[in-house]
Amino acid sequence: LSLGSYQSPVHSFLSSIGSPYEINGPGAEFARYISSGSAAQRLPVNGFGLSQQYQEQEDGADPSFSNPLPPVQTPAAQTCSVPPASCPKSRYRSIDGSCNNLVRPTWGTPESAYGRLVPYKYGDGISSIPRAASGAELPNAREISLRFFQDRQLIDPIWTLVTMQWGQIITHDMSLTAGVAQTHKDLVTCCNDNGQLAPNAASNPTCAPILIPPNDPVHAPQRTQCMNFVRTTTTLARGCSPPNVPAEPITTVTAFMDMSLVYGSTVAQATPIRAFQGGRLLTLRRGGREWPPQDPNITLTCESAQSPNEPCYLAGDIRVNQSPQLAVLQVMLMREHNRIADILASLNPQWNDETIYQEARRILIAECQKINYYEYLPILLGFENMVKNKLLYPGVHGYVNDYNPNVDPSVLDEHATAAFRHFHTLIRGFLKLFTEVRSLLGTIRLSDWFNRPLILEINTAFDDLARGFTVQAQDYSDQWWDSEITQFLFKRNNTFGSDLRAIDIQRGRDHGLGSYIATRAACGLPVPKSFHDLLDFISPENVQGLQNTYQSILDVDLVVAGSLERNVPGALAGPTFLCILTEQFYRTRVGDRYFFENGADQEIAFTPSQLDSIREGASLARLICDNTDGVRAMQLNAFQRVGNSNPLVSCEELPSIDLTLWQENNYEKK
Ligand code: HEM
Ligand SMILES: [Ca+2]
Repeated sequence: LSLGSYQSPVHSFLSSIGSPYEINGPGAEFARYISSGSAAQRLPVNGFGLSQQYQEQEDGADPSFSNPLPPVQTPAAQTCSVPPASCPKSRYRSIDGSCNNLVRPTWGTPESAYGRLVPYKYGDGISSIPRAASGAELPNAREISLRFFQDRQLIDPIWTLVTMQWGQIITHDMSLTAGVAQTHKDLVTCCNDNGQLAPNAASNPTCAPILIPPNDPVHAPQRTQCMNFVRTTTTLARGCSPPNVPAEPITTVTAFMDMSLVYGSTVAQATPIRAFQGGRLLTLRRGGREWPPQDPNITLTCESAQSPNEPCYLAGDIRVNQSPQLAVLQVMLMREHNRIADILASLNPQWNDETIYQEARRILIAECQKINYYEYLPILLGFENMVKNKLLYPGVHGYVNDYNPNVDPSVLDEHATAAFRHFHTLIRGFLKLFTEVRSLLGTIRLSDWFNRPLILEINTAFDDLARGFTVQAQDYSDQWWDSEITQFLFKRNNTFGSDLRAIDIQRGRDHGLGSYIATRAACGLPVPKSFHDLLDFISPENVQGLQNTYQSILDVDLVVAGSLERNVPGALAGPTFLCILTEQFYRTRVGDRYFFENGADQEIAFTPSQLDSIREGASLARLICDNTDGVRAMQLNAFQRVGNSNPLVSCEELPSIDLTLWQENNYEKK
């Protein structure tokens, strides 16, 4: 399959989401226009930068579009990542993603700016926290969290908790805010452990502590003043963008779906976790099992550990220890690399360490890309939506040559800081452990086990947790958030902890995200002019709540209103977030020269039979089976709860990749 031309997904995205909605606001005319078949091709969406950069290639684009939006002021293209001197031709991805794009070798590399759909919205136009249109402060982030994102336990009727957990894996593959600890204590104290403002909080430009409102039922009685919040490092702070253009927040991992969380995003991270023998990643053997090497910085990284001898893992991503089930998946991915490496080594005794490492890495990345695009993302984005927007190709054999060097694979700030964080709603606060016959063995509380992977190595907990997240349902994608993350996040030895929803809201402002309505405009969705117009996607109670919270419709945060939209049928997000997610995963796919289905460059491509074997054999169920001891049965689709259409089967019955296709003699025959 060769794709000569393509279009930005947002074009057809709009036609795919237009129909399920009863549009009743003043945007109705516009909405009908955008949802009506071929008219969608003529959408005025090229004003916001989405299709703009692809335009040269666009087939049959109508040059007479009318564009109701002002042109984007593209921020300075400077980043802090340094272009390599040259790009040697390579069969393998570089560790830092450089030279994936041969013309723009820093695209997708660590230490570069997040991408953007909507222009920056800062208080001073350059970097300060935005204010309301009136000039007043925006409503307090914690107050918004308390008002809209309370704890109600409504569970997902179809999808298991590993759906949530795999999402965090993808997140960690794609972005990490610079200068923010994310899982452990920040190095900068804007608000101390006792919840009191640091003396220099107001004068320190990296501080934006979240203040506790007087009516906070949890924190006010404790006399807590604030929650720590350290601003993301920007191009401006690093001195690599001019002082008169908007500061661009920096991300520090490769944007590509390249399992950088397993291998590292820099050579400095990749080296200490390699065994340099047999192509393997370094492991420590305990209890007859292989575990990741020990992080030498245990007191910082695993701050809840009660002894320096407790396990604290070192992997490609610093967030590896953050929660038990995240660590379970990280360990499985590490073991999977080594499992593949061992098989390749026995098939190809002539290969050296480097070749085995790179070939195993390439296969693991392909497996995960297959799981992501064909098993996982359809749950969130909707299968039809993905097909329509060319994010996946059902039933395809052979190559999909859709690589487009004009597409920037950077992770959009609207994606990382707003849309994908919406899925924090899927988190469950209590994790269940199950025996092989799927009887409940126990339950652990998330906040007791943040940053303390010790739990994985107690008796059979690793396997029990792995069964647990394939039996337990994930939380439903709605506005209700588990209090383990809104009251007890990283509580350490304190009574209460931080609030992830308040942090998400504050982070959106820290990054100067465009407003909710500006983002809707960018997506070509109807642009609300009053609170009443929000009723097209948001319930009357929530619209009323927004009106009570914000002075003006212009002030409404993307992070907040995006999460209050009703889900698009068949997907787990509302129209605005779905637009962002669809655009992101389109870019992540077609902007990756090494995407597993790409066959344009034979030096890089899998052979057609290898590719088909990956398509048939890679699944999350298989990954779990192959990298646990005691899990002997798994449902075909591990993301879905067991049922008639998704029975539990013995691991041997699950399809697997035929690695003999990588025996060099076979291999050269193609
Ligand atoms: C136990 C589960 C999880 C916990 C405790 C957690 C916690 C966190 C924390 C503390 C941050 C950094 C907040 C900040 O300072 O701005 C973060 C960022 C983020 N989270 Fe989660 N998270 C979890 C699961 C997930 C899931 C399931 C998803 C999506 C499917 C997700 C998506 C994101 C994204 C996109 C970011 C921003 C990444 C970046 O660009 O730095 N998280 N999360
Ligand atoms: Ca990556």
